[in-house]
Amino acid sequence: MSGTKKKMVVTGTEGQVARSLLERARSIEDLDLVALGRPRLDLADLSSIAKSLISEKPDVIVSAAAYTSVDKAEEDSEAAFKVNGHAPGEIARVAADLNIPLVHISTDYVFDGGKNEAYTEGDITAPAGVYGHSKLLGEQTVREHTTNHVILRTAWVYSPFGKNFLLTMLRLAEGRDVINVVDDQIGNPTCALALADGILTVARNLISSDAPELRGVFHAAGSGSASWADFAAYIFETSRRYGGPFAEVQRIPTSAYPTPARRPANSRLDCAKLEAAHGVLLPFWKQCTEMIVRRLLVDR
Ligand SMILES: NC(=O)C1=CN([C@@H]2O[C@H](COP(=O)(O)OP(=O)(O)OC[C@H]3O[C@@H](n4cnc5c(N)ncnc54)[C@H](OP(=O)(O)O)[C@@H]3O)[C@@H](O)[C@H]2O)C=CC1
Ligand SMILES: Cc1cn([C@H]2C[C@H](O)[C@@H](COP(=O)(O)OP(=O)(O)O[C@H]3O[C@@H](C)C(=O)[C@@H](O)[C@H]3O)O2)c(=O)[nH]c1=O
Ligand SMILES: [Mg+2]
Repeated sequence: MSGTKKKMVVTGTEGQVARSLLERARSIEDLDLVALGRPRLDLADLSSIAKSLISEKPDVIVSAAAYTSVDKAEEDSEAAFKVNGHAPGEIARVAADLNIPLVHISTDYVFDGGKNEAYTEGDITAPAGVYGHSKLLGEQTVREHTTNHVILRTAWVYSPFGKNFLLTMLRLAEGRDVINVVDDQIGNPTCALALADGILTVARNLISSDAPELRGVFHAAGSGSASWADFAAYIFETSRRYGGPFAEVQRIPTSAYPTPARRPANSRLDCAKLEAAHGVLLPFWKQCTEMIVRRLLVDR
């Protein structure tokens, strides 16, 4: 990125990805990052979107805020579709009007999980639940409004911030010796801080170049795959090593852990396209898990 300082706006202020971007962007001198959330920007109020975004005069927008409660979305589908489906279209319309690129964050839950290998960007989407459906609509409304976009599908995001599986496991382990965790859903645990580095690279690439091959949908998840039980077991292995809470993981099938939303059995993402086009490859999940657990327990 050359010339003057650029300004990035990310939607949401307290989200894992927004907070990770804020942390990572601090060390980038030619980039200012502003996080825009409620009440100024409320994705459930489409009329608040253009006003608040335009007033920031951004050079690039990262659309990270979303309705992320997968189970709650099943009974609250109107809100989920508005926030995850229609609001991204409005953000994309603004980006098109301002003639700036948009990086929109989507999810592995757009897939039904029936494939035996990792999903590529060209694979057919067929969400299993309302959250996935609403996020898929968001991909479509983004595409409808601007070609100058990157849709980044990520997965199983964890970080030291907010609500996520890693923090839930550490909390549960404070009060239990054994925790039941499903072992027949596999995916790619993704560290939000590493994802933030990837988003920053992608955004800078889009600002610097009009090349069409940099645009479109890309998968962006941590390297290596795991079941939720594998992930939990490694969280506890690491936490125990650093003197933190740990529990024994009892591996169970999904049928023994009923939830309102069905989740994909396999949602592994093939991320080769992102590496080829943008030079972004996210680190191995175990390496990042260890880094986050260490940060929570040792470096605080
Ligand atoms: N978490 C995960 O495991 C995964 C997430 N994703 C996608 O990645 C993106 C980032 O996720 P993550 O950072 O984990 O999300 P979080 O759940 O940590 O944060 C969601 C953010 O969205 C904001 N938000 C929710 N509703 C509204 C609204 N009506 N108006 C404005 N802001 C709103 C929240 O605001 P507030 O702080 O005020 O509540 C919060 O800042 C999302 O698009 C998500 O769909 C994809 C795959 C996996
Ligand atoms: C807390 C807990 C969960 N589980 C199971 C339930 C579920 O199948 C799986 C993960 O549970 P969670 O509710 O933490 O995760 P979930 O809400 O499904 O996470 C998803 O969030 C959205 C936003 C995404 O986009 C996805 O990529 C994915 O990260 O683990 C257990 O087996 N034991 C437990 O004690
Ligand atoms: Mg966020």
